[in-house]
Amino acid sequence: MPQLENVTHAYDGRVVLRDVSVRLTERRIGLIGANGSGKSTLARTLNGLVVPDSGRVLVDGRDTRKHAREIRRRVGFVFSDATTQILMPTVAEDVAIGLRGSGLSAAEIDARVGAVLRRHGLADHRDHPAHLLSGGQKQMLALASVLVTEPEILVCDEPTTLLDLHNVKVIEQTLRGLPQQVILLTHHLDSLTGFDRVLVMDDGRIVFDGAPGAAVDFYTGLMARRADGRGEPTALEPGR
Ligand SMILES: Nc1ncnc2c1ncn2[C@@H]1O[C@H](COP(=O)(O)OP(=O)(O)OP(=O)(O)O)[C@@H](O)[C@H]1O
Repeated sequence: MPQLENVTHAYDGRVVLRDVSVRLTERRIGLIGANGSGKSTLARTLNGLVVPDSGRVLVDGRDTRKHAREIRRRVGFVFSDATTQILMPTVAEDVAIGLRGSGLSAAEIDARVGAVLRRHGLADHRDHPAHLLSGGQKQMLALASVLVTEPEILVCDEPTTLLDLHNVKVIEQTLRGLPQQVILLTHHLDSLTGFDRVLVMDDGRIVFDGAPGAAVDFYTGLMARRADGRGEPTALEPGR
């Protein structure tokens, strides 16, 4: 279970996370907010990609400052641009690279890779050049390459942003069916249907925390008020 305690972070003196404290206990958690509100930075603190300037991030009680390697094994991360995550020439090799150094034998790696490719509809593309896959298949490959390492928690930073509607649905369905805890950052608000909890971020703070419908209403209201130049809430509003 990830937990942020009084986390503040700045890039080049510009504060992008402001004293954020939250315990992420639910199985399906969404994180929404305007561009630049701090979602990706918060997400990156969860596996130690970003170490906060102050405060701490714990995953199952372990501080990301002190246990970075172990936490990276537990917390898988998927980005929006799958192309940047392709590291190897073929689909199977790309999935297998995550298991390098795992101590598994070549046969075990082969079996795990085969299983994950079958599960995610990529078995027929096993030996194909990864860069020739469609956008949707590349995103599925990125997901498979993380899932093969069997993380306990999956953080997905806008995994459907570059996809067409069909592939958005395919990725949504895949995420819904995973046994892992999923923390999903998205601008596709429909993707959050059925989620247990949705956080809304604004200017480095969590400004709403509640059920998906209420969170989406809050967020769309906030954006409408902003477009109108009307006042904005800055404090956490109770969502449940
Ligand atoms: N590595 C970095 N160096 C400097 N500034 C950064 C860095 N990463 C993010 N920022 C800045 O921090 C602010 C918050 O960015 P962040 O990516 O966390 O927001 P976000 O809510 O995920 O945005 P988006 O929806 O556009 O992805 C932005 O103004 C961004 O430009």
